[in-house]
Amino acid sequence: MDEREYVLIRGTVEQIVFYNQENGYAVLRLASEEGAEVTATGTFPNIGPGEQVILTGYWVTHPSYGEQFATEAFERRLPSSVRGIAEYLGSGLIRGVGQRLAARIAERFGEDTFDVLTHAPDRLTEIRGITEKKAREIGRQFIEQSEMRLLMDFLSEHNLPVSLTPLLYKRLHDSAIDALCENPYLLCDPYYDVEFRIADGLAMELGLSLLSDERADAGVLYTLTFNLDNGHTFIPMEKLTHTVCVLLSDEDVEFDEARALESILRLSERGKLVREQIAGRDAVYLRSIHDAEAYLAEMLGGMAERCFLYDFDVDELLGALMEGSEFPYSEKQKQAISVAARSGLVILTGGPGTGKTTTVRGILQVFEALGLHTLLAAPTGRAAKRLSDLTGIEARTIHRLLEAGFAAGGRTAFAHNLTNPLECDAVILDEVSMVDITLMQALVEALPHGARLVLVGDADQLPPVGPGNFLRDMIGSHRVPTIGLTEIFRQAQKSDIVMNAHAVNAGRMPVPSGADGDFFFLKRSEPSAVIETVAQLCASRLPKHYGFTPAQIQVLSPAKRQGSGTVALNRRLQEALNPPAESKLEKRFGDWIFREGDRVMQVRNNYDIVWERREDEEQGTGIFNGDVGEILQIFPQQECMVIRFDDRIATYTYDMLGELELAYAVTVHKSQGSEFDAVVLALSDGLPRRLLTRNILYTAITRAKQLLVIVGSADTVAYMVENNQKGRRYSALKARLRAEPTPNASVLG
Ligand SMILES: Nc1ncnc2c1ncn2[C@@H]1O[C@H](COP(=O)(O)OP(=O)(O)OP(=O)(O)O)[C@@H](O)[C@H]1O
Repeated sequence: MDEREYVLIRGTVEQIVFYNQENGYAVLRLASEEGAEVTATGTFPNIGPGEQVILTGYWVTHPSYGEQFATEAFERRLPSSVRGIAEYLGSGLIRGVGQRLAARIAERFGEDTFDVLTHAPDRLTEIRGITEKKAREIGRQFIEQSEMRLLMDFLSEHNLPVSLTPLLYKRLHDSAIDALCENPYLLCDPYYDVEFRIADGLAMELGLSLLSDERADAGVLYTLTFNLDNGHTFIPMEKLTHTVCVLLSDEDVEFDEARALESILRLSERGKLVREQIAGRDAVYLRSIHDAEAYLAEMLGGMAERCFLYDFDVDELLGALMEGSEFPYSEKQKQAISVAARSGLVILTGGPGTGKTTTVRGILQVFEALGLHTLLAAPTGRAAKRLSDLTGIEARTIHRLLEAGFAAGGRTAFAHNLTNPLECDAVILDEVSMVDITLMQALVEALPHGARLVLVGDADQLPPVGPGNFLRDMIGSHRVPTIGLTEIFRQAQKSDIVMNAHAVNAGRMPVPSGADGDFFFLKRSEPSAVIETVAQLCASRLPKHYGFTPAQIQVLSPAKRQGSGTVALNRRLQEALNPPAESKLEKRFGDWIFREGDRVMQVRNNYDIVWERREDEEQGTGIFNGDVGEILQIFPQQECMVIRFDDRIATYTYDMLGELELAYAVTVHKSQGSEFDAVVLALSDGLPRRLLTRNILYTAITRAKQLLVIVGSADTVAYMVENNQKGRRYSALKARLRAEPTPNASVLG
């Protein structure tokens, strides 16, 4: 039985002691109407000093902080006294309005201040120093804040994460609340990254029917969208109807397969889904994914068949170039260069040390001799940097090459596309194993007619995080000229990292090096022992014995939360490598503390973040998923921090911190496409089995350039070597490429 005594407190917010940007949780100091000072805790989205509140809750005694008021619900009113208004406006709510200016505004307009800000911001020019432009900007920001407040109140009233506010507001502006009431399932759009049950909870609170068509349609779309992250481009019909029924049924509602089928047909009719018999399946696709897959099959099938003829002896040209190389190319390498010179599309694949990069250099030389303007690209910033370093030619990420940005409504748009193609004759794309079909579609769309494409990658690396199995499907189709490099060159054979990577890939246990080798294995099994050893390695042993700086070392783990996962590792590594210090400011955000000097990673694509390069004063936008940086400075007053990503400097306001994670340790998945001088791989007991696979181990090993240390249990390593499960992906690119002519060619036009 609940014995709490609920009471009501009226008062004015005096101070925000603590505020969590992510979920709106706050600790407030309040002056109650009775004149008492009260500490209140609870969820108070966007609360500011000076606001008048009515709290409903109960008293608790906190072991260290004493008596506090735990708030369960609250109402608020904007302050009405001049002092309250000044405090509220000057609390950092509006950029460019500090405490002094706020006080002058409040004195001038008194209790009409908010009315003036909303309806007649031009009147602010009556205050000396405020220009017309500034007045309008203050008014605009105030209205935006007020609308966001309403939206936050709505979200918290319905127990939805208040962190959705900026995303919803960006897309829907002041119509967000109406739109949510009409269709709560709009939250299932991947842009909001919200679980279905959260949208469902809102629908129930709003009293909408659980058997509505909107709910059924949202359930189908959600299931297909959710499965893109499992790599599936489609779901077979029988599987989809079953999954949707499980998602939409509970003890009160039985959702049957006939309804699911009805919804699928309805959505197909509306053009949101495509149902197609393909690869021996009754496949259901999201429209955009279907179109990406079909487009790639058609375009790349065509490019693979395109031959370039020359009115001179191309073999002579190749021969002359190859003779000039520092060592004789192998037969396979020569073949790759020759095919690249003659074909519209070629795939170059192979494990570490098999000479891919050397071959790319050869291809570049040939393209140059043929007068082709060639662009180099890779899926991640680090992979692009590595390609630039190895070829001496600037390589860009696919996003930068295509000039990615946000279109209206927060969707990704590329400045280079079908109507505005890239200016080039050829593109060489590295680390293709990481590229999903939607990004690949964007790249192929931006190729000018007749351009050649060279795809380079290692098909045994982890498949992309997004949908499809592009590289494997392309190779497996046998429709694209593919050169598989298998010979490990002598230079590379000296490395135990390279040799063990190949051993693991072939299903053999890796063999640790002798004293002066590059591949070590420290046996520990308990997560705590693994984490402790990793911390020692990073903080002292590797710097002392090998001269690595902590910045050259990257810790990897297959998992985030379990065993020696990245969450526990990051906590310990932060403590060891960047402990609290008086000289270092820090900012708590959710469960994390971000401190000056910390290594952090951006964990979603953000095309809006502005960065600048100090050396050439170039400015640009976009920090992308997987970019790693260092916190240079935290500015508590301005509520922001400055972060350096390689040579780019960006400012993050506190509300963007949800896009960052500590990156002393990252998952193997996130490390794809990056290489590090030294890698420490944590493999304790207790990691989830589905993450203990051969290609995760292989991918992790191949991230290391000079040194790899596995800290873990022999059993875990053996299990990973044995477990060659690749996790099946539903994808029909291979089937489409094999079929001749390409199905749906007419659909694509
Ligand atoms: N034909 C060749 N003869 C002798 N050595 C070669 C030849 N081709 C490449 N190498 C050498 O083999 C090593 C690996 O080559 P390269 O870096 O091109 O391979 P890679 O497949 O790109 O490897 P990784 O993916 O590990 O970078 C290099 O030291 C390179 O100089």
